[in-house]
Amino acid sequence: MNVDQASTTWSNSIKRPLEVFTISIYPGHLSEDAISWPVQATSETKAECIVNVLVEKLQLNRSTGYVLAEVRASGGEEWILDPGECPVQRMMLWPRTALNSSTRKPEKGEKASSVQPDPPEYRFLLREKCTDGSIHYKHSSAWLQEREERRMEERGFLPLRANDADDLCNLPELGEDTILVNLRTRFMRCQIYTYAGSILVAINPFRFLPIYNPRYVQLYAGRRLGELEPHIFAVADAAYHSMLRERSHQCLVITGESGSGKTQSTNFLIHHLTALSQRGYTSGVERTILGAGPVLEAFGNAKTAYNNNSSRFGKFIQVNYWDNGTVRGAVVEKYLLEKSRLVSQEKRERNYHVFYYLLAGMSEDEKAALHLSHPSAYTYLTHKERHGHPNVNGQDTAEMNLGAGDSEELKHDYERLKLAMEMVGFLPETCKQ
Ligand SMILES: Nc1ncnc2c1ncn2[C@@H]1O[C@H](COP(=O)(O)OP(=O)(O)OP(=O)(O)O)[C@@H](O)[C@H]1O
Repeated sequence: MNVDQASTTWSNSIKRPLEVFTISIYPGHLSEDAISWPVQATSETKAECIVNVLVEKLQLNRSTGYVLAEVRASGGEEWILDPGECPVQRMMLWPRTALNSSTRKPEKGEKASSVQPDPPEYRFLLREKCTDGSIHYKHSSAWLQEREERRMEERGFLPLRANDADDLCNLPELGEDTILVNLRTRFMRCQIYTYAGSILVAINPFRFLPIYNPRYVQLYAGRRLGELEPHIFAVADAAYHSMLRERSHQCLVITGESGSGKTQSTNFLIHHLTALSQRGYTSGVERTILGAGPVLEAFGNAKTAYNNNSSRFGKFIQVNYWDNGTVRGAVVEKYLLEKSRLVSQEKRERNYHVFYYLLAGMSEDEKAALHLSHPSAYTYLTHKERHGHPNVNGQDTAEMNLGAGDSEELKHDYERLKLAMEMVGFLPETCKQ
């Protein structure tokens, strides 16, 4: 069987009816009765349909326009969905844990309002559209409160906090001790960003902070660096406006040790850079960059001792703009892939994700169609010790250095990869299901 035959058999053998998901939608202040409402949808149900169902369910004013907003990872940045977009397709790009918590069905006899008392990090919101087409945001955040407190301090209404300079250059004494104490004090108050002149120091919080949503995009738009609390959006904004003002290229360098948050910071920067010119709406460019992420990750990321999803290559991302400041496109160049990982990995580390997607994520039918064999047949994945002896854990999943629950996650990640490949045009429509 040649490759074409194999891929046809593969796509034919995996066609199945569309799966029905229950998505929880958070109506916020639009409904006082429920924190979230479950809505059934397939991968082809459009955002417009879901909005109509909710307007009906919540008996909302039909003369007002409504839209769905998607809140994504680490910080709650929001993207407004076009009416024709399919929320389930976007949801499939979420991590598996987020998917489980957002699609849980209410138990028998359980009220919709009692499902998910705490909104998860990834979710869909129902938003009201104002008559001028802008979106009505209404939520308070602890971080804004923090800013208010700071203003009060500056005006002398509250005592000044010791060891707190939002720019390290303003520390009365500059030394390793004072810098670390200052960064730690701020970090303990969830202020993960601190300036050192025009450099931004970011400390990975390893948890959700609600400081990346559109309120913050708006808050930092057009403000001078240092005018507000340090933030990655402020740096992106300064670069964007310098580009427009000076008509010259701008460059942002992100550096840090493995697991420090470089990839995450890059995503926030791109989010802000595209949001500035797209006014918060999902754009083709944002969708393509978003779709390219899982594909690049599959082939260039691996589990290491420091980071379960470590990028083992360098990335140069170029965002191009038209003269009027709207995004024209983006180019991603990759370099310095850690090639040695293909043939040998340290203990408790893995080869590139894509191999595990194929062997642990694919169904038996798909594996048979692609002539994939048992993991033990692949020396580069079986994590033999340097001298060729099998690792102490023995067979099967341990052979591939997989832990409990990893197989489920890999199945999800494999589906996510297929969807992302389709989004960026690598996969024919027939391989979708
Ligand atoms: N600002 C943030 N808010 C919340 N969580 C974050 C933030 N930055 C990073 N993280 C968490 O830290 C993890 C590691 O971050 P990331 O993958 O960006 O590190 P990295 O520096 O790119 O690592 P590597 O060099 O190994 O690729 C992420 O999966 C995410 O969970």
